[in-house]
Amino acid sequence: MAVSAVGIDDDAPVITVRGLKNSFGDQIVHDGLDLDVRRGEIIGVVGGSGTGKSVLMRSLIGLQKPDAGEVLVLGESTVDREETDMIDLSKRWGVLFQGGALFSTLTVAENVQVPLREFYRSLPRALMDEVAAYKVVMTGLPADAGPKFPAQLSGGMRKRAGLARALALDPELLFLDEPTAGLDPIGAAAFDELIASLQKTLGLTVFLITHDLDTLYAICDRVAVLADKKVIAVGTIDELLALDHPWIQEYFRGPRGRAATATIERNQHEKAAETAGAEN
Ligand SMILES: Nc1ncnc2c1ncn2[C@@H]1O[C@H](COP(=O)(O)OP(=O)(O)OP(=O)(O)O)[C@@H](O)[C@H]1O
Repeated sequence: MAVSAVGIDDDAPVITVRGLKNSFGDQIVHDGLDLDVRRGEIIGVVGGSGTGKSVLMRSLIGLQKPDAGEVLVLGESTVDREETDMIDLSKRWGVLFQGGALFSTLTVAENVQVPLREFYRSLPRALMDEVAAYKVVMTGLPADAGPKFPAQLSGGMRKRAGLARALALDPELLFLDEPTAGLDPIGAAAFDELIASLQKTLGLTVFLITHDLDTLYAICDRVAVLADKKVIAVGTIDELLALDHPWIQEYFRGPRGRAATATIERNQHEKAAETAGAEN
């Protein structure tokens, strides 16, 4: 077990879930769900529609009160906590909800400043503007996107603006719910690259819900599979492919899985050819 200079256990999972149970009336969504997320990884969360991926994310960040179970995020429980008691903890994560959910009456810069205004009300205006401008550029938006309204942006730019807002407080942990949904394949690949590069430069841990096989192959270190009200498997794609579960086999080896593998292999060949060309 590694202990850092400040006495924090570097190997301790950033997220630990044990025995999570969630239900809505008679519908049991999770029952005995366990999961560990490691520091610095991008973990992809997959599962059929309605298997409870978003409910899991909401449970982790304290927005969904579970019927039972333990959830530790960054070493602290997020179960049964009052919102006011979670302020310091929730500043340490950023969230991009499904659909992005920007405020349509606020400019991009004002949207990015929402968390700053919420948690650091007394911050001088000039500093807020500076932070927003920095986050806008950091997510690959043109500098002149700041004064624009969401309706004036493309879908891909709106996602980037949502990401800029999620990064406003320099979080350690990023929760992304289907970030590439609705983007064309080129826009989705560019967004994947952005997440991967931000993860590296900022040392983020990323919890990423997706249906996008290309995203899983391109940027996820491990994948957690939700089915039967639990995480039925977690591992690298190769490790998952070795399992005999019908949903996993169909998902990764079905037509879309094969197409994703073919795209990745094609990209790898193209990159290798480019590198060889540059060396000659
Ligand atoms: N607030 C709620 N009230 C009642 N039922 C809910 C609520 N939130 C989620 N559910 C139900 O819980 C189940 C899991 O929902 P969830 O949104 O987590 O699924 P998901 O795996 O993210 O699906 P998708 O891939 O389609 O986004 C669904 O059947 C959904 O209808």
